[in-house]
Amino acid sequence: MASFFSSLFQWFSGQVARVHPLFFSKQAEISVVGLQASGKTSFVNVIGSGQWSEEVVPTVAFNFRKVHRGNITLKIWDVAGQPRYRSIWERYCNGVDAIIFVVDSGDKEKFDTARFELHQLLSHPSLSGVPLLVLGNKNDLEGHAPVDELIKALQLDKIQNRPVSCYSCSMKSQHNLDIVLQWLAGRSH
Ligand SMILES: Nc1nc2c(ncn2[C@@H]2O[C@H](COP(=O)(O)OP(=O)(O)OP(=O)(O)O)[C@@H](O)[C@H]2O)c(=O)[nH]1
Ligand SMILES: [Mg+2]
Repeated sequence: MASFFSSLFQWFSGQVARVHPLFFSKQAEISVVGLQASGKTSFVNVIGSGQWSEEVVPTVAFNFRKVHRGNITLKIWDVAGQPRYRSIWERYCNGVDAIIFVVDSGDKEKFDTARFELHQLLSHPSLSGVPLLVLGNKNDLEGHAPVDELIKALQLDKIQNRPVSCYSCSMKSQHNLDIVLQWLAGRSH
């Protein structure tokens, strides 16, 4: 009898999934922050439409974009990184399922500023517990910092009370984009 109900349920689930794919859909709201020209908008363009371009206009304030990947909908706040916009990062990170902090791993002179801005952002009590993914972008560039160097430079080991991950990647070559998407899928609900 139990197996009859179990196969009935399986059949029913299959029908619902076929008729209404959105029935099983999940979503995650994420905020993408980091210094200017680190590759935040490129990241959103590449995961949103596979579109890579050398010519991206610097973001003014923010862009909002919905991206569908399989049965997951990502609601993405792509926030501007120029100094005058950094004070608004907190507002866009408040209440999201994950914060993505993008770093240009080829531009080591900016690591100190990136570390300062990241720790400043995470010090807001409103953001405590929000999972963090640091992306060392532009790993196609010669001499880029690998993950262990980035972890050290950004003092990621000092971040407490939240899950922290750090991946090296490239929007240009799309290297490691698959594990970034996997990480995001893990934050969806
Ligand atoms: N070589 C290389 N260049 C990249 C990569 N990702 C982005 N870029 C380039 O870096 C520049 C800045 O990229 P954006 O995506 O506009 O950077 P952003 O972080 O959105 O900048 P703001 O909006 O000003 O905060 C562009 O010229 C991109 O083509 C990458 O993986 N490799
Ligand atoms: Mg941008």
